[in-house]
Amino acid sequence: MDIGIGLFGLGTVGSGVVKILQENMDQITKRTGSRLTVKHAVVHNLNKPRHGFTQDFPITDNASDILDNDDIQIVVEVMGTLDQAYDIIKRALNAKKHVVTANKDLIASHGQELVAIAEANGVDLFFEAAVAGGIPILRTLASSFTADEISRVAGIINGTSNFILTQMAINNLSYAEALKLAQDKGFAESDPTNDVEGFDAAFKLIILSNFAFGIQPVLGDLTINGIANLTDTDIADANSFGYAVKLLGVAQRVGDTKEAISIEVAPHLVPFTHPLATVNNENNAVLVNGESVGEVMLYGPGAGEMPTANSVLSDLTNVATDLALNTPGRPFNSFNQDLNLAKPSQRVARRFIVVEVDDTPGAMYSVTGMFAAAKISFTDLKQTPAANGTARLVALTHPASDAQLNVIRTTIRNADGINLAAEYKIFS
Ligand SMILES: NC(=O)C1=CN([C@@H]2O[C@H](COP(=O)(O)OP(=O)(O)OC[C@H]3O[C@@H](n4cnc5c(N)ncnc54)[C@H](OP(=O)(O)O)[C@@H]3O)[C@@H](O)[C@H]2O)C=CC1
Ligand SMILES: N[C@@H](CC=O)C(=O)O
Repeated sequence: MDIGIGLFGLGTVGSGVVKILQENMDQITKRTGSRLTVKHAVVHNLNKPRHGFTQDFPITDNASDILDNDDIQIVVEVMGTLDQAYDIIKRALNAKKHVVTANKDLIASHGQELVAIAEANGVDLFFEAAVAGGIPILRTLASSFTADEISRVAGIINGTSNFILTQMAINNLSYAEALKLAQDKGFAESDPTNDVEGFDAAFKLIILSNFAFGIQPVLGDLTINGIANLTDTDIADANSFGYAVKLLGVAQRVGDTKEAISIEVAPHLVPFTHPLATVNNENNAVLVNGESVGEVMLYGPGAGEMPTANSVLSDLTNVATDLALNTPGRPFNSFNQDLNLAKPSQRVARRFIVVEVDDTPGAMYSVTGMFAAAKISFTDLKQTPAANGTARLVALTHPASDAQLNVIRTTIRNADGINLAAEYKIFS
């Protein structure tokens, strides 16, 4: 069978898709029984030079060249954007074209609606590349955990921020230098704010939560903190206690009967002995905890041209198989549950807390008193002199809830001469 592809976007991911299709054409045809060919591509800037593949298809800046083209059965959207991609995908689905996208912003924001449109039109909508780049996590969650109950899905799901943290730690690059390198290598989003402020990971965690728990959270249901406020001193202090600092997405069942779900993106302290601590550069890793299976970790490149393109190709070959078997239109994930969002009192973890306090006699005593009043106790404590007559108190705590932390935040905010400089959860 001949299957025509219309490609929106010929940047990092789009170029990789074309390269794999061209280089592995015979293998793909042999394995799927279908010949997948790019018939047309749409880009933003027609004058931009394109390298690395043979351009044997027309390129335009007119979406209708793909959407109104009867020779095209599958639309691949790898251009990013929210509103434009939404319009294009909606039009494509309503024109009964199958859609493959890598757009996590779009799927996290409008996935439910687009899935319904795809189902109504009897076409496929796949988006494996939207989460963790080259790691085949979504199809694994959808097909290999159907009989298990997942209690947690967690991990490093933003390649750019992990690359920045690694380069700062290992190669002593500045934050700005490391970010620039991540952009040059094609890992970062067109606006890297989403990468470093945790929103890219949040979009991915929304999709992961949907596949793991069947829920449909929105951005406002998540706690989101990125790496932009992390300081070298915080990282050095964490290291001195035996922890790496990693930006993690964590969605987990909590509460006495595991009835609620907590969804959070934030820098976490990860023990050096934990496998996540050794995940460096643009690599991602996703831990899945299931009641039956225990813990599974999927590790691999979370961003970049060829790994991400491979995930797009995995979706394309799945569409080809559906067409060959005449089974298109089944949703990528058909797990649906109501969302019961965790309360602050149910979100419990050990903490790494940094307090800066005027270095006067009795100051430390009053700080520890504040924590005692919130029933937060310490497992480790370190005091170092800081600038301008202040002292820096770094504490690791026993498990404490977000509700207890809220008490401390308020107490410290209302007190003179004391500042809560940093607070991160410790991952276990
Ligand atoms: N890079 C990565 O590692 C990963 C990216 N993704 C996702 O894949 C998608 C693409 O990312 P990436 O390849 O890095 O992005 P790039 O910025 O490298 O490429 C974007 C492409 O889309 C085209 N484009 C942008 N806006 C429009 C528009 N309005 N109309 C037509 N064409 C447009 C650009 O055209 P032109 O070339 O003319 O500028 C370019 O070819 C994003 O959704 C991203 O989140 C997902 C996983 C990993
Ligand atoms: N910008 C993203 C790209 C992949 O999704 C990242 O850095 O992880």
